[in-house]
Amino acid sequence: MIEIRNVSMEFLQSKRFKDFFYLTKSQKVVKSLINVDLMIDEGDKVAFLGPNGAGKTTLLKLIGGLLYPTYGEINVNGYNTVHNNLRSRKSVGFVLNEERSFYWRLTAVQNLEFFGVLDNLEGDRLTSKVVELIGLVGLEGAKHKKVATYSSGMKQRLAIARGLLCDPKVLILDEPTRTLDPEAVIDVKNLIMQKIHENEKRTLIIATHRFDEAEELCNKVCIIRNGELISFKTIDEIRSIYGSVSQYYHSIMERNKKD
Ligand SMILES: Nc1ncnc2c1ncn2[C@@H]1O[C@H](COP(=O)(O)OP(=O)(O)OP(=O)(O)O)[C@@H](O)[C@H]1O
Repeated sequence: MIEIRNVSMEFLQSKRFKDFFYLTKSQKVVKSLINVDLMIDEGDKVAFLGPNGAGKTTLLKLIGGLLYPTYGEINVNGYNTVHNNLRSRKSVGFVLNEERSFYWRLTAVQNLEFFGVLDNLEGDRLTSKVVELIGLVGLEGAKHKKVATYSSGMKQRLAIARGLLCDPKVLILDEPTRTLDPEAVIDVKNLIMQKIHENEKRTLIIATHRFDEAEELCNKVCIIRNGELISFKTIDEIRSIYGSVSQYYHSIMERNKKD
């Protein structure tokens, strides 16, 4: 269970402007999230949809304990992400859309071993976990190749394997198919559907711009706009009221434009 209670997130951004003859530096407050309230149940598969800059990644990072909220609180499986940060982070696996976070001169196995040690795995447990995950994401044939030689799709598979190293109760994926070609998109989607959905108790949270991804991979959808959570519905409700996720999204965005 993930409880997000009245969460707001503000960033300070430096701003330089020319004031007649002087270059002045000031700071402005960017409100990335405003009073977000949300409950995510164990086993839920939730998609965060919203335009660029809406606050989706910020919310993922707050749930994962990588950022602390400016106001409000978040509890992941009963652990507060600020006061019990280590414990709350232990139950969360993160798949960021950051290919650069791997060591390119190391192989897939070496990368997973390195990150596994950071997750407190060692010895036989680490070795068997790495073998299991390499198999799960279908990288056996390339496991001893340097990551530098990997395609974007293979790196994304490896990123999913890394996110699963600590056997997390909650798996967070930030735009898992953003940089992939159409075939790799299908591959990664299938991987998430077949392998990750197998564990019914695992909660999945995906930030995405793809309606098909939300519809096929998730049972609930949140729409975030300008830092506010403007709608949260189950896929069944969406299908019966709007027909599809795409129609739901456009209808909610249109209604909120008018407000
Ligand atoms: N570290 C930061 N410092 C300052 N501002 C930030 C920081 N991180 C995010 N923001 C700002 O917060 C807002 C929300 O950003 P966020 O990345 O969460 O949006 P997003 O919905 O994930 O966008 P996208 O779909 O483009 O990935 C943006 O205005 C962004 O500039």
